[in-house]
Amino acid sequence: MALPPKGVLQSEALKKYIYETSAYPGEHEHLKGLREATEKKYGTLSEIAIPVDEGRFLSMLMRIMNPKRTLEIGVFTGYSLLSTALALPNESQITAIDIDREAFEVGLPFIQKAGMENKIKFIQGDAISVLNEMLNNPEFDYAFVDADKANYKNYHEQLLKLVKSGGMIAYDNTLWYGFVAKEEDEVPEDMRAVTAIMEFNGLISSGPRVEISQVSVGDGVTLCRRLH
Ligand SMILES: C[S@@+](CC[C@H](N)C(=O)[O-])C[C@H]1O[C@@H](n2cnc3c(N)ncnc32)[C@H](O)[C@@H]1O
Repeated sequence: MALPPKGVLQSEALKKYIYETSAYPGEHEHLKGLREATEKKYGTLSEIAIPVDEGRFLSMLMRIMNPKRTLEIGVFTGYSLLSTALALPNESQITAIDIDREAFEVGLPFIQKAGMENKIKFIQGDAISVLNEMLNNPEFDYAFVDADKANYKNYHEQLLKLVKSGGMIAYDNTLWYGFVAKEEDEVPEDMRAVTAIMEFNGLISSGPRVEISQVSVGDGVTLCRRLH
């Protein structure tokens, strides 16, 4: 599938400027290695990984929050996972779930070289089923969701039971290549997940359970803080 240019920034020149001035410089050597190995193996499909500027944002968020137990749903080769792991203290644990282990294996050597393997528990499986089995252990401080968009509303219900009150859930791709602001007939067939994303954005935009902030980084990240 040929993906359209990803991200909120519709100007390639501005994206290049941001990457070159504040995202690539200082990128951890093993994140860079993981990113390049992903591009080599997956070509343009590698763009499903979070972009470097978003990696820097998630890393900063982790440094501020300092969470002890975190969840990641949708790992692919692990760019977001390694960005998170590198920013967490040694005693922190990330439970990372993906239905596919093959892509994770591509990134694993870089996670190992970075000395982050001990912080990560990878679970291969369908995230809805895996989370269902965890519901009796609701002690996560933070969750990052970057898997099948049609299930975001279902993940939200599960995560409100798994993430502590005051904890944070971050949802990726909530501006879906900018298609959320396009007319229906401008959305290509393979980008129709926009409908699920728009429904989800509407669902979380009000109500007593979460406080949100739509962050215009990468392809759009919505931060949801659990209130009760
Ligand atoms: C956009 S990619 C994740 C990118 C990743 N966060 C990164 O930075 O490289 C989405 C991932 O979600 C996984 N996925 C899709 N549906 C899933 C499901 N129902 N349960 C678990 N993982 C799923 C896919 O296998 C894929 O690796």
